[in-house]
Amino acid sequence: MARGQTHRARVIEIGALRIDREERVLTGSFGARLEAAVAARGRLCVGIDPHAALLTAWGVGDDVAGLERFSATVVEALADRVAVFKPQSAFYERFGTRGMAILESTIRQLRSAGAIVILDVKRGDIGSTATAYAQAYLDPASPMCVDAITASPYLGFGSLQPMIDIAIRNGNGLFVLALTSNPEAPSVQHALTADGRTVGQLILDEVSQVNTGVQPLGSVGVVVGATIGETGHDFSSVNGPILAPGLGAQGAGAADLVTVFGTARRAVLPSYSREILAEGPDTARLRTATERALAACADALATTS
Ligand SMILES: O=c1ccn([C@@H]2O[C@H](COP(=O)(O)O)[C@@H](O)[C@H]2O)c(=O)[nH]1
Repeated sequence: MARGQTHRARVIEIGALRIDREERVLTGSFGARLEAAVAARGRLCVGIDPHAALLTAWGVGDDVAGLERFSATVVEALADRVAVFKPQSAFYERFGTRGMAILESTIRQLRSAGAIVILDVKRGDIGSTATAYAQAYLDPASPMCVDAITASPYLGFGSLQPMIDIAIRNGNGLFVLALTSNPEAPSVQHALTADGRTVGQLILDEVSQVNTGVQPLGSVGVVVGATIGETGHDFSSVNGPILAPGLGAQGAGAADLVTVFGTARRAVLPSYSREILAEGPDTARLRTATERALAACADALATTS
């Protein structure tokens, strides 16, 4: 220790949570870390979707330099004040290895600023390949490690088991697509299974089983679009986070969170991408749009009816 430097513990433990002061990264289960992050910064996820049209509208250019400038601006404006970010991998993959290098660096900067990062990659495959995806995104040994990824259960919920195991072992999480926000989704997700449940309900129930009894919140979440309206699905036993995209650009508003999720809405993590990003590159406007979204969702989620 340098002369005059006061000693303080690098790692603080609060119940199940470990906070590394130097890395400014919370450790503990994903469910517990997510709860702590939204308690500290508010219940909001900002999606980072560098669409070609946004890069052009921001005046940074639809190229690698523009992608880098766009990502750096979002980090500068919001990384230390928003609880959760959801970079959309597709928009970085578009630029090949140079795009992926920017994604990797953006993830690192967001996490160093104390934010939780959910990478939207919608992975799913046979078990042995699912293991490799989990090693790529959910194992701290990987350069692309995030706090959670989105996953598709279309190869059968059981095919996700390696991802669930590796996520939980490393204090990370998984968001399983259940009832997505796109208009084409009901043809598959509302189809009935042999026991009369919809495919979407089956996924919700499988996730409930994984999270049974976990406190304060399970580490396996679901993705349910804020656009889906009142469908009669039962979200009450999920006991994990419910990621709700579809707000803003896709037409859903904060009030829809009440219609769609009913009394389960306290576990909902509202997610906006284009609605907020369209305010850039001005840092103050990005912050104002984020505060507006946060306040609208907080009001809706707090209603008692
Ligand atoms: O059901 C789903 C699942 C994922 N998404 C993703 O979220 C964002 C939404 O962006 P907006 O600009 O807020 O519409 C995008 O990355 C989607 O791929 C979703 O929309 N719906």
